[in-house]
Amino acid sequence: MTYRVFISDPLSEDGIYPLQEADDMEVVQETDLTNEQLHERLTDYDALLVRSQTKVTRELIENAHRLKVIGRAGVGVDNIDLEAATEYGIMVVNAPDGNTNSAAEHTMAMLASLARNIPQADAALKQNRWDRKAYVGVEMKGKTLGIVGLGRVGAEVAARAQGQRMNVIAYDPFLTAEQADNLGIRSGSVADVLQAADFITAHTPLLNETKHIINKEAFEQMKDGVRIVNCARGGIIDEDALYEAIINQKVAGAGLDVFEEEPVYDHKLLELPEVIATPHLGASTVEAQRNVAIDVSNDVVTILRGGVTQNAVNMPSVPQDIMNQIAPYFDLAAKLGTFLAYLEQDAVEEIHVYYAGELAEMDVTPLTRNTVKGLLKRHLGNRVNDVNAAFLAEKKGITIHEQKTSATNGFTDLLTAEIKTKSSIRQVAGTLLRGLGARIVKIDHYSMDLSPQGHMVFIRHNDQPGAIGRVGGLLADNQVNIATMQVGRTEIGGEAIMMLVIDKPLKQHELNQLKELTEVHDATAVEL
Ligand SMILES: NC(=O)C1=CN([C@@H]2O[C@H](COP(=O)(O)OP(=O)(O)OC[C@H]3O[C@@H](n4cnc5c(N)ncnc54)[C@H](O)[C@@H]3O)[C@@H](O)[C@H]2O)C=CC1
Ligand SMILES: O=C(O)CCC(=O)C(=O)O
Repeated sequence: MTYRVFISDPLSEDGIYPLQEADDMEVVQETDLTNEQLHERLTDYDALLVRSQTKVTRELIENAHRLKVIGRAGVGVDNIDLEAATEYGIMVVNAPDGNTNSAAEHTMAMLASLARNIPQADAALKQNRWDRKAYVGVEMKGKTLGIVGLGRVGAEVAARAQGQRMNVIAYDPFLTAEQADNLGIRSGSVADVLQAADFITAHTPLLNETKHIINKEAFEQMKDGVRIVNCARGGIIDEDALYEAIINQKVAGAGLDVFEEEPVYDHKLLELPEVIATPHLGASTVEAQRNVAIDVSNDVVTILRGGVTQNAVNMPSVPQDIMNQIAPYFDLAAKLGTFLAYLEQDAVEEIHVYYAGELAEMDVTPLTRNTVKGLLKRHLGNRVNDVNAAFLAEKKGITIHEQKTSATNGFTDLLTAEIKTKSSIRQVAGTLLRGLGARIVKIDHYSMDLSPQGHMVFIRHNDQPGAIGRVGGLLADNQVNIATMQVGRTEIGGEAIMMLVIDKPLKQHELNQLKELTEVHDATAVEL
């Protein structure tokens, strides 16, 4: 099988070699396409690789019927409609680590340039102005750097600022006092950071909560003469409020690599001498571009070949060692979900997946997702996959519950899937038996021992002499061979079940005949 990969932004030639060297990948790179051209091209590709220029819109995604993965060579995925990608089952991967150093170094360059007016002095000198008085700067040593967002880049900036003998105070919702102590920095609220800092730098993603986090009210809390840097995302700083704060001399300088709308031309901030700016160059180094292209190319190859990656943005990621441990249960989990979809005709309102034994010690999120995928697959077919299973379940009003229990029923591990509808609760449990592989060991409250595969018939009937024979006879009359049969009952003469594995799928009229037998309450054909 050959996978087709389209690259629509300039990516490091060196970095895409994992794709170019792979025998099963056909790579096409065309940049600067119009939206219409990109729409046309993408109908026939399995993967799309972008930097930040290409806007991967819902419309683009809806038309790209073959697309399975979108790779972003960089961190921010705000140029990709994640909701649409998830809805259409397209995995989005980014390269979160490859450009961290470059972004941190760019931030430090901005801070130093702001402190010493280097771009302004350089420009003046090139206009034959030897002006030493106009460009007196400030030292960074002993000043306080306030960092909003102490993730990968923020933390690297903190370490470098300490090298400049700066004091660092940071706010990040995940930063504990203990972590701050270990890093030798102070942690505080956003207000603490704004009030204490001589220099402020933002390193958050652009989210609802971070949009305009540095706004008019924020500027009012800052020290007079503060210098501010944004090498993260345009929109974190309210540009109008920054303009006013510079005009009012509250802010002595701003270093901007990113803007609310990019690219920028004739922006009012760029007319101010206090502002220094670069055209989104934070990640523009040979090293960063090579790193992110390699990372994202490797991930795209892995995903197209059916593997897993840590860098999926629209799917929870699970460490590789845990993934290896739970991998044998993947198929079983999906089969249990599908089995339940056959068992119950009413709309499912809740699905519960219970884990017992050694499984209960692990991160089983992917197994729960696979169970939900199996449940939905019967009715949604290939539209459902690992990426969109939870999303589609939510759309259908199904709530997903994952629980760990100690009830192994004597098995090393037990995986139980249960669905609730308005009128009933149905349950099926499975395990992996050494040497035998996956087994279904319980259906509702009946014990079983069944390999979850092939053509099956699940029958609920009266426990009475002749019932089994009549079912067998009817199938024989229709030339349907029974491979295995298991029966279970709660009490002698009460309700009982038969689970048959047959050699070919049951036709509808054969199923109807089974249902018409007086001893049979209900019969369901199951295809796993
Ligand atoms: N200019 C450029 O070329 C580059 C820009 N970036 C951008 O820099 C930013 C940071 O990147 P990374 O450090 O890799 O991301 P990251 O995900 O490692 O760190 C982001 C941090 O922001 C924190 N955060 C979220 N909401 C917050 C809030 N309301 N207040 C304070 N902190 C909050 C998160 O907890 C997280 O620790 C991203 O926006 C990324 O897109 C990254 C690389 C290059
Ligand atoms: O691809 C680029 O140059 C932009 C990098 C960036 O902004 C990011 O990784 O978030």
